[in-house]
Amino acid sequence: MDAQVVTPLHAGLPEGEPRSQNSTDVVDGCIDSIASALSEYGWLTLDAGELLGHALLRELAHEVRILDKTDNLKKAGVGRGSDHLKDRSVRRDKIAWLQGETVPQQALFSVLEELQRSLNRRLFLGLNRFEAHYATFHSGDFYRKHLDSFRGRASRVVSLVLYLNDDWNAGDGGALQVFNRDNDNEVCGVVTPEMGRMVVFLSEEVPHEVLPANRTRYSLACWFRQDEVPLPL
Ligand SMILES: O=C(O)CCC(=O)C(=O)O
Ligand SMILES: [Fe+2]
Repeated sequence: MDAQVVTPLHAGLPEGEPRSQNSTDVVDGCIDSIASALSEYGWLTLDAGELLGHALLRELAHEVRILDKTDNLKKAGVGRGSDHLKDRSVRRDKIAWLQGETVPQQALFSVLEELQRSLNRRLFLGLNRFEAHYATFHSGDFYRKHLDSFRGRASRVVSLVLYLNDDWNAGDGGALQVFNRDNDNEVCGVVTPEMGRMVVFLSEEVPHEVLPANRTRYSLACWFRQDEVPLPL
């Protein structure tokens, strides 16, 4: 079933409200909708404009463009540690991990921390850290159907992707296809990587795929994790 029908996230957020000084208030306004869509469908999409503020979205979009233009994004791999392979037939994006060292990244991290706390309160997920990277898909790049985590093996629990592209048209490709968690042949959502659009899903359960982009596609992905012993990135 299409989770988009149950994501009236604006309902809890006053129209046009700027980002609050207190990230608790903003997250409080939408956590009910996020938690219920995650438990019912395993995924949802929302407009992060109010959650993050339009100024912060612009700053993050600016950062990833600079990293791209200065060649500071590196080819992404598949798997971690000894499994880490740069398999170009599976994924072709380039990434740069966020270290939380810039003002926009710190502002983002404070919202993500609050989201992590709220997800723990609502869904008892035991999330204890998150990691985030910028990604660039250049024209022709894709990421084949995959899960972000495998049960009992890795510790990514909730995935979040934020898109940072102005004026994205259907002809630009690069949509995220989301598959039904109970039937991975059934597409249950198509998300256009438009500025401020955000998608959140259960990392172990929801298969997804980035279709080939026809122009450069910028995004930021974050994984909320549950690690018994925190591991280095
Ligand atoms: O950029 C997207 O839409 C999804 C990226 C993704 O699936 C990943 O990085 O694991
Ligand atoms: Fe993924």
